[in-house]
Amino acid sequence: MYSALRRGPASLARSLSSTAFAHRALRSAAFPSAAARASAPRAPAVAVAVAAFHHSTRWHQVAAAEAPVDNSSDQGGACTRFQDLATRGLVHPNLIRTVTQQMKLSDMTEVQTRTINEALNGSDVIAQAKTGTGKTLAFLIPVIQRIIKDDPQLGERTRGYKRAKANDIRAIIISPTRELAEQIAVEATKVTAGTGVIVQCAVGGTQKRMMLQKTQREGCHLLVGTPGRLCDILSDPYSGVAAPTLQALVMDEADRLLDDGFMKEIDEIKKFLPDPTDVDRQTLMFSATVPRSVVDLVRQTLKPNFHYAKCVDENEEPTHQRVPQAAVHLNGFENTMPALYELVLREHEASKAGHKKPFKAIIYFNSTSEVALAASVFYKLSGGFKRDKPLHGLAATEIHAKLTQGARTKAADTFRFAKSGVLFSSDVTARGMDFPNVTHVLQVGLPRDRDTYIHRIGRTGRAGKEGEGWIFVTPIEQAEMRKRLRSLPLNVDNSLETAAVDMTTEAELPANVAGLITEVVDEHKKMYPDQLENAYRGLFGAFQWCGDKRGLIEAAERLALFGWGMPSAPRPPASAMGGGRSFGGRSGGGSGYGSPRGGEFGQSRGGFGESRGGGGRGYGDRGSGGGGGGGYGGGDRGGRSSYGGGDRGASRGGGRSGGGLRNLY
Ligand SMILES: Nc1ncnc2c1ncn2[C@@H]1O[C@H](COP(=O)(O)OP(=O)(O)OP(=O)(O)O)[C@@H](O)[C@H]1O
Repeated sequence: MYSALRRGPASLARSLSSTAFAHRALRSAAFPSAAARASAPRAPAVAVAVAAFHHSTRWHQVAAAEAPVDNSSDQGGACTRFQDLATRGLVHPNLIRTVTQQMKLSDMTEVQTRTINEALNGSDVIAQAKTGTGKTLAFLIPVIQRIIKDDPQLGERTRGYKRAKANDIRAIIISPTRELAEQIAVEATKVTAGTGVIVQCAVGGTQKRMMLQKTQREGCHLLVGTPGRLCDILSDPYSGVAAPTLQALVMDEADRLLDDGFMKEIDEIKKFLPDPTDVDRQTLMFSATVPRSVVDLVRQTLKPNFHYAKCVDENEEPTHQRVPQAAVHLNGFENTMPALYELVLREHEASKAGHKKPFKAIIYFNSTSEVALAASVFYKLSGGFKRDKPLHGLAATEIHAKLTQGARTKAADTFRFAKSGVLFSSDVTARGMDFPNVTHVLQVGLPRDRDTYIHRIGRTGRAGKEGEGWIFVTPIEQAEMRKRLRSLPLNVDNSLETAAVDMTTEAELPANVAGLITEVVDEHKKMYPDQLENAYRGLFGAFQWCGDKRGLIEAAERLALFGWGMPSAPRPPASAMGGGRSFGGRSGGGSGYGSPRGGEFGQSRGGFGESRGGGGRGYGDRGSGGGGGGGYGGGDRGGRSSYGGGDRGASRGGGRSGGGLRNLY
């Protein structure tokens, strides 16, 4: 009969090999190549006797008072292949059969080796390992095994043997985002397919009633969810969902769950769980980024001998070496979309020509409204339903918190299953999402912190694959970038010609560069004014850190005028102006544009400048320039090889006059 913890002499004999080999194996790449796997000696390569292993790697309370120690390198006796877990009777064979035969995984990654063995022994675990190294399976296997160990009949897929109950949940996995919770629930359902363990998912934005009905009907052993919805369900006395004998609690992206945003909800959830002194509970915490402060925080709540598996060396880069990272210095915000377009076109063409893998990119912005605007513009740039643009066939999808949950899930699934495409995203997908074969991660503007950068980049180069990271920053962000992203392996890239163009002045440009810029600006002109205004405000929201408010407003105005072709820049939010009066006397005329370079702009652009009415006025004098702001697109702007000089106005008709922004679009 199957016995969860039996370790026969055979397994012990297998475990008596050289420690040195085990260490080498674990230090090698997280995902060994197929060739390396084939040629490597087999996993018996584990050292020290099993009993010694479990004692040697503990982080005792005494040590906990000191600096965190990477105590997990001693892997004597640890299994390094999934099959060994079943062979040694540590994990139910049905679980392992799914992993090895359905999911086709054989060797464990470093973080899996360094956590599964410990967690199966009942220890609390906190683990840090780079993105895309298989942390999900590292907590799913021990948690599911713990459920099965408690009720061995759940190891068999005998439906109806014992209906799971909604009010006796055995394990809970908490994730900071809905998409990640859904993804974990899908993975858990896949892994438990050969067993009787029932998985349910509880995320906000979906119908609570339907979820509860399903849970009542099918029961639940393992509940995956987001903090808010879990809190809601567990605190609701009428939900019928409870976990009085909870045995395991997992926090994926633990550092995020323990920051201010979620802390209250997590504490609230714990109130509805049994006291760990009454019911023995295992806690597992995983993330690619685990700051020291988090370890300090959780050591109070974890069992004293918790196991800390730090799979990222202090001196090592936190991102994968196989993911080169480029920084593009933009001339201004207005260069962002042309540069993105140029890069996407270049990479898409290269993959169409067979020089590169199918282009599949995520583009991160710092506000939802910027995501929405960029996605709409790209949709137009790819020709929409027409088939006449070079980007045709490259699906553009958007995902952010302002969409309904149904739309978010659909977007995530569309992108997941797409061979190529672009996902315009806010940080809802930055952590944990496992979209296969993402070749590029592009970040527009500085992420809010270094960890966010690391998690975003981690959407590519997963499971041993190659990828590329790009970040696009304007001059106003460069000093901050050096601080915020210090010591990350970023290399300046000057290959994008549209990035460096001064779009505020007339210039002779190569035809292709002028063409790209013109196309992008023209597509922005077709956007609804609300969309542009929202994106404009969103931009300021992401720059709370910026001390140079005047510089920021000037840069944003250039974006509105020269990047989006607006006749006048929208009003910045009050917060951007230090909460005070409008900056530069905007109140007077409403929509006169009053660019910081107004005079120059008005004269050099001829009809375009004149038609905007406000031209000719310097910065800070916008109020009086308002009345004439009506001639959007009216001018004849010259040939295509000179940006801003072509016949770009023609499509919009000549110079609608008078009135403010809303009248113009
Ligand atoms: N042992 C393994 N060998 C090969 N591939 C694996 C292995 N374990 C997991 N994977 C695959 O690696 C990919 C990344 O796994 P997972 O999403 O768990 O990474 P992660 O470490 O949680 O990443 P993140 O830090 O972004 O959350 C998945 O597609 C998964 O199927």
